[in-house]
Amino acid sequence: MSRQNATVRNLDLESAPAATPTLVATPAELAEQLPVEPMLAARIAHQRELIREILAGRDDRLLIVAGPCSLHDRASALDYGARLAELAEECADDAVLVMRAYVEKPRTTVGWKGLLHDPHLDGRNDIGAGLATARGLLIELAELGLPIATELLTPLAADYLSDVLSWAAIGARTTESQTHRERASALDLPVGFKNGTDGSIGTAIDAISAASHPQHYLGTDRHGRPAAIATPGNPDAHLILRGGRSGANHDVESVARASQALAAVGCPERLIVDCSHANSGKVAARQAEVMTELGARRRAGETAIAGLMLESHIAHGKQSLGGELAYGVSVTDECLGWDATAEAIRAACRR
Ligand SMILES: O=C[C@H](O)[C@H](O)COP(=O)(O)O
Ligand SMILES: C=C(OP(=O)(O)O)C(=O)O
Repeated sequence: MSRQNATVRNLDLESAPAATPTLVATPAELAEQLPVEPMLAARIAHQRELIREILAGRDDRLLIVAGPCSLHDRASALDYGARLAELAEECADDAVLVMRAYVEKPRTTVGWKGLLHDPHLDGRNDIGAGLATARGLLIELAELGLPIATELLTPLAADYLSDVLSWAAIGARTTESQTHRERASALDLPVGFKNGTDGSIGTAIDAISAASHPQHYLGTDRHGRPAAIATPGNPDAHLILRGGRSGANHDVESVARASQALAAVGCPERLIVDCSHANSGKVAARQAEVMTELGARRRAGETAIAGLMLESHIAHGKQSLGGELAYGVSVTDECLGWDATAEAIRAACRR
């Protein structure tokens, strides 16, 4: 029997398992249960504006996006937020600190996909509960006074979360996706696109161009109904350098090359450098060295660097899900502990 016939014979469509939908709240329903009150909404609008001013170079402070690789419990997230809010006040003349509050994780293959997908951390993937847990926690963090950042991994998740955010990232694994570019083009907040996992910046620059244009796409409205969405285009899409398979890209030449490539196609030439991921070889302590070096280079006049990102938690390191969890330790990538984080942030934003 030929290989093709064997494959056809094994395709028993009648008994193929079907995907099972479980209905969840619509974005409008969840926003009614967990509203962003008008005073908080006004502060978020102001924080978005501050970030835009930094990206455009009209505010010379350093943008710093710092926080856990992923949020996995309320107590340690709020503890981290309180510490970051205090540091933000201390550094306010030199930097705007934004909390990295990631509730969705892209995976290279499989793994825990974040609080929004699996809020009980037990593989049940109770997404209905996860949406409320994630939105509720982001609101609590925003109420501490911090601008909030997250990765928008599932385009639909943006409908549940975007009103709480001051900044969002599209990750290295999804920057090339048309769907993510379209979703970013609809958002009224600055969105950073990471370079690809292979290190290429071309896909991210294409993404920035696409997101800055008006788009039309098939989506859903606030009530979950299928809708044709027309977007205005996002003028605040920008680049995040995160290194790649061939190594880091935070060195002087890579930053200058990226900035020139952006300028050549009319995209914002100031960018953010992620001190983590392939820019630190995923070694948390190395992030502090990268951040301190980039702070010094900014002081020396490297104007392309608008912001820095750090993966940091209460305690240094990482742990696996499954057993009893240590407090404040990342359950995804290794993070820098709090004391080293505060020291690195102070060193980077010093004038
Ligand atoms: O930032 C986190 C990870 O690098 C990213 O989610 C990929 O993780 P994985 O390669 O462990 O799946
Ligand atoms: C997954 C992340 O980054 P990247 O897309 O650069 O791998 C992240 O910042 O959590």
